[in-house]
Amino acid sequence: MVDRLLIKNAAQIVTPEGKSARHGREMKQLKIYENQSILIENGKIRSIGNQPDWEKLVPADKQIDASGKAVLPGFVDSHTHLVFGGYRPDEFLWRMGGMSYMEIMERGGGILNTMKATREASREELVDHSMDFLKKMLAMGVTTVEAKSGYGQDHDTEIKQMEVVRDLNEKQPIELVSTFLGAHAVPPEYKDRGDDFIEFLLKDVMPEVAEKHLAEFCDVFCEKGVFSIEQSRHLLTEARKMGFKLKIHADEIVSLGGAELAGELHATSADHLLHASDEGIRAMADNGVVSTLLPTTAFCLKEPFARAREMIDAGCAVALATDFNPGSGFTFSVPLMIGLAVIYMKMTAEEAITALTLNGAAALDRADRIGSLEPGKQADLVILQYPSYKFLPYHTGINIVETVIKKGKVVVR
Ligand SMILES: N=CN[C@@H](CCC(=O)O)C(=O)O
Ligand SMILES: [Zn+2]
Repeated sequence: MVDRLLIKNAAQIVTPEGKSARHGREMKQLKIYENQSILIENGKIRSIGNQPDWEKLVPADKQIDASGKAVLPGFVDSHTHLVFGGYRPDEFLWRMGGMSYMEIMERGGGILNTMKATREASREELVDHSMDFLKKMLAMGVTTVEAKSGYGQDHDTEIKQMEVVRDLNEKQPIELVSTFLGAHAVPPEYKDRGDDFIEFLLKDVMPEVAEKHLAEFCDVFCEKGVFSIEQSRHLLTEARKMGFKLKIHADEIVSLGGAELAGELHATSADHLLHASDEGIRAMADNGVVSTLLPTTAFCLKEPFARAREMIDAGCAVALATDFNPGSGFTFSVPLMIGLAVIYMKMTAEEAITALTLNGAAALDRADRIGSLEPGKQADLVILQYPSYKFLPYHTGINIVETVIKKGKVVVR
């Protein structure tokens, strides 16, 4: 039997178009339909338009009147550290008092603090903890979320984190995409032996992750004092041979050359990029690397924002994501992120929407399936309380998503 849903009379249906990332000036090109409807069949978009017989085809209780409202693709949060134990409120306040993120990390706080709490947490605790965040993300229109490991730094805890992601995928509507980030910090067991730690990950953890399909991507915190360019290149090169797609935490604190490395390796995405060099920007644009910008992290760290305008003008495909994590930015607020991108990063409203939908999907290698409203794509979409997408950046920090549909099912109303 065909399962149908009709979203009718939408004031606006707004979407980027295509099955791959939008680069440079293409980012601001949105297709806008006015006063039209979307017919959904078996979880996929069948058609967009106005056909008189659609209302007869779809039972009344499966019709949503969207008059006076705008419809957009579901948002894709392509960079989060969703699964972790414990909290770090003291460190937040130390930072506000002037201590830097790296100083806290060098004193054994930061990622290693969360590592201890994550090692101690039970699977059930991690599931409950993350489930609460996911419900709130869904209410803001997020229908796909990437989730990184990286708070275990030992075999069992890394596997536990990724198994939690797998379990969460079964328990709630948001699709989770798993990334292995074992190389997030050097754990105390390998103090001053970063190379040995990478060999441990390559030999004792990653083959099992690959074999059990626990993660689709491999990521690394490529940063001064964490993992060098050479270590990151080695890890990612070997990861690719095992079948992982590649991501990299690049040029977050200093300009180390992470964006250039992402270009060299044709990584799917390079993320953060607060200090990406001009050469790094060019390397990403030339090699089809999605430049994933995380404005709420820059905001929480009180660092200058990434150079979104220059990146887009240089032809990069920019995505926006929250980087939700317990340290550098405890927020998964999509409204705040859009506000920061448009107010401070010189992105237009249209570019911000593409960055959060189709380009977010491309950062997860899913642009052929999600990220836009087009026939054949999965029916992941949001209905706003207002008639235009322009209300998104205009409402600073306020959630204006009213209805969320995932795979053709209403999951928030
Ligand atoms: N920079 C590295 N990793 C995270 C922060 C992790 C943490 O502080 O717990 C990030 O992307 O910002
Ligand atoms: Zn991150």
